[in-house]
Amino acid sequence: MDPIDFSLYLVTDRGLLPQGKSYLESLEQALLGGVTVVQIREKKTDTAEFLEIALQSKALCDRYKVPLIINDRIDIALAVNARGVHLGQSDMPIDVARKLLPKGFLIGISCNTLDEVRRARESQADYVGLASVWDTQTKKLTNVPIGVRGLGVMLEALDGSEVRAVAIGGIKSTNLIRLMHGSVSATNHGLDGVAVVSDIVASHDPKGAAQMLKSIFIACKKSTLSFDGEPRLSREEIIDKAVTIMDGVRSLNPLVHQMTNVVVSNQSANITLAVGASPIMATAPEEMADLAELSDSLLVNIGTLRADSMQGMLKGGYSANAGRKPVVLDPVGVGASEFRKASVKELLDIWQPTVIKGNAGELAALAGSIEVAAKGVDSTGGFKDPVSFVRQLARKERCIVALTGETDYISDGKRVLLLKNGDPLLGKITGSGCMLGSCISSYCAAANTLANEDHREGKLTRGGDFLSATVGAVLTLTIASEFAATREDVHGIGTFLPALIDEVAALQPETIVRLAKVEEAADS
Ligand SMILES: Cc1ncc(COP(=O)(O)OP(=O)(O)O)c(N)n1
Ligand SMILES: Cc1nc(C(=O)O)sc1CCOP(=O)(O)O
Repeated sequence: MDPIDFSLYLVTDRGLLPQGKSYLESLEQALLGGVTVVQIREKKTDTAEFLEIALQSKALCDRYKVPLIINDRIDIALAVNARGVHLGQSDMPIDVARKLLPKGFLIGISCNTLDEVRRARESQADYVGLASVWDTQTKKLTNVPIGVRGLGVMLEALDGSEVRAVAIGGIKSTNLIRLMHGSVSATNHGLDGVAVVSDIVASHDPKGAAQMLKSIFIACKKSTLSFDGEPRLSREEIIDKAVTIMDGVRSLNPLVHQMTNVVVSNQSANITLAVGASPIMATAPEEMADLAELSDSLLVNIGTLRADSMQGMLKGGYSANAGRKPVVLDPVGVGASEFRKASVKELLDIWQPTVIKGNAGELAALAGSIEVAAKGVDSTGGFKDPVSFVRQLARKERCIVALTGETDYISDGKRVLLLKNGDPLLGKITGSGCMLGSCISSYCAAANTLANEDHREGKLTRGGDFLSATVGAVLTLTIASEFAATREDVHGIGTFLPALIDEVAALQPETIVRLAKVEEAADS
């Protein structure tokens, strides 16, 4: 029997059909839109009616050569000669079902935890439905949503097995790119498919909805599973690219949406102006969708986080992802409280960052490492092996990671660059890290706008060179700090800050090329 293509797995729900659309009409349109598997899910229907619907669905799916799976009911699956059955954790155990079903009959099982995935693997399930990724209106959930980052761990548990995996729960065309990026395991294990109910069934245009989901899935499947897609630039080429992006910021004047903390708001807005971008500091959830359209990048800085800021941050990142704008996360003081830790976890379960920047204490807390302690927002030490740490974190979070300190380490998960510019005064003023977040967001905005869109339809952004953008932003702030610190009118931290802002604005690309202290760590 042919292997199943799980790419776009439709799970039906007649209760969600829009007024005036019949079940079979909706199903046929979804099939025309490219659905690759169909599961009939009837929770409140008696046996006779379920059988009738299953027979009609089977005839239609046969016409489109799409396999049919029946939810929960082995008897109905057998009666209509379906390709398989989908079982829940409290349905019939797989080994018992296997004995009742003919050879080659497919058995899928829902899994909400890592243990359930391991048991599904031991029981030789054919596939797992990893559920639920996000909250959903379609069904009352009895388990906590897994979140995008939780999926990677579950997928890793399937490494080396034949068990296929689809994700389900809250998946829509607007969050599918994020799902595909964020769910890939550290071992590069990605999803085989996505199972969707409402985004197709509740649509007036199920064909268009299915086409949209399928094209995103296929594009992402090609682009998310590799760290090797980009050409490898030399150290000199990265610096050249960084200054091209610096020029780009000045000529394009990108709009940089910033949700930052109350301590640094003013200096962050000013440093954004100094690099040549325009800041917009806005936090209300109500305006996030509009701002994602209008602005060229987003900075989320959790410095003075409040419960009521979270809604804006969740919606802001989600809207920026949907609009393919870069998102920079500055997890300020994340290790200081359980509230901050849980909030950053929640943000990263909803949206994909393009860059994460932080000091050693912040990045250790974000990665769940106890190697580096922190005092409030400051680190009280460093990593034994910062190069490996930053590379691993970038691989795990699938984004650029910038670890700041005396030496700044920047990685895309493959290579690690060490940047050694900067005056010690930079570490003495408050908010220099936050200002760097603004600079990185500005440079990423320009890099995204400058990027060639060819073959980029599966990317969360237009595919800009965010490694070079981050390098450029760090060099701009640190080299400017060296000029500011030696000025005659600078006598301490009070006079250093305005001088720094002036020096950033005055810095020339050729000065960066001349003074940049950039090295590359050996490949692991
Ligand atoms: C592909 C897929 N994954 C998970 C589920 C959920 O199944 P289950 O846990 O049996 O819950 P109900 O569907 O019965 O509510 C699914 N149906 N399909
Ligand atoms: C059928 C189902 N099972 C889930 C689980 O968590 O087990 S979530 C779900 C429905 C998913 O619907 P939508 O795509 O509309 O969010």
